[in-house]
Amino acid sequence: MELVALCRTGFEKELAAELVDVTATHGVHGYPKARDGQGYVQFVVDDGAELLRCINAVVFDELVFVRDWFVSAGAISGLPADDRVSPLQNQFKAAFSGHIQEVADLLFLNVDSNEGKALSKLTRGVGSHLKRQLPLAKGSDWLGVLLLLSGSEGFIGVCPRRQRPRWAGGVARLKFPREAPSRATLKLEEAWHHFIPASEWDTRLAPSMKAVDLGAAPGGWTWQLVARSMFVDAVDNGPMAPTLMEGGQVTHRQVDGFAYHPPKPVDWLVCDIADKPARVADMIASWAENSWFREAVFNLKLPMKQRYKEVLRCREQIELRLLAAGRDYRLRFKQLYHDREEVTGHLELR
Ligand SMILES: C[S@@+](CC[C@H](N)C(=O)[O-])C[C@H]1O[C@@H](n2cnc3c(N)ncnc32)[C@H](O)[C@@H]1O
Repeated sequence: MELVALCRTGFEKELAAELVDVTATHGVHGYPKARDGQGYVQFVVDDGAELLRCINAVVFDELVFVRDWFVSAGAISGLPADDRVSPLQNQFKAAFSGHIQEVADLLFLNVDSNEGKALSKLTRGVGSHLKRQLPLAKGSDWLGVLLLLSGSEGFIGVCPRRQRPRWAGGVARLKFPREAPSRATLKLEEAWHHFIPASEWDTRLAPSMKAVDLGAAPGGWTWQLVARSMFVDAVDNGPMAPTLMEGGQVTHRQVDGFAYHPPKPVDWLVCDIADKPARVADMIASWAENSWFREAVFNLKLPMKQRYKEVLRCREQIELRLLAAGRDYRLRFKQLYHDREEVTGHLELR
């Protein structure tokens, strides 16, 4: 059996390294099959039952490079154009009938590439036929998953229902707000969706909260904070969008973001400065040690090489400082759909 995981294309090595680490912490050992640019990684394991246990035990929200995932018996090739359904159905039965009696539904995924997207219509067509052949039961804890790689190759698999990303394939479907000064605005909105449960937005992203936005110009992230009726210190030497300044909720501070600290603690720190990840992590740790924020969202621009290791290094750098300071916290990282060569961190102090 294998764990099939999707990622941003170009991040297959990082995803493979993460899968090796995460499965090992759950006592599952295997080997990754990853090809640059294919947008997914297969992690092959001998013991299928162990893998099904593992995909249930890992905390999906803690994963950094995994956009979506499922367990499969391997890619099927040579699907005949006149009956793609039967081989998929047969593999499903052979692979899973001993472990999983029913699935609640069949999900359709595609790789996030032009070829992958071009297959979505075919996937829906094949999937709607296949669904009728699967043992469906609304109350099942499992979902079936169909992912086609071409007209003649694809995966059929299963995924626990509670181990899903918010959006299928991790593709965040957010509408760009026309009034926002930059497309970067979607990164902060997606980060909130990912890190903060919808039921907690009203208390954790509440009106009149105080926020600092480091590297704020032209104001896409500040716009999100203002849209939640917060008061924002926007720190950047560059110009802020004039429309954003008109409402009176934003104070523009033209100083170095690494030297700035707030006169009084704030509710939110957000930071989109593109600098060395270790430098940003160091600054976040200093703010946290001083309790200058309650929650922070920050971007780490990843280097060209050793990107997975860099995330681990930055995590450790922050954690060691917080442990030394005796702080209770939750720290997570995610490569969001709107992130490119970067990951987004979220630190909540308790
Ligand atoms: C990616 S842009 C931020 C985009 C912004 N988040 C938005 O949504 O519109 C990075 C910004 O960081 C600023 N910057 C770079 N180094 C900085 C520093 N040391 N202090 C403050 N701002 C800095 C740049 O001037 C630039 O405006």
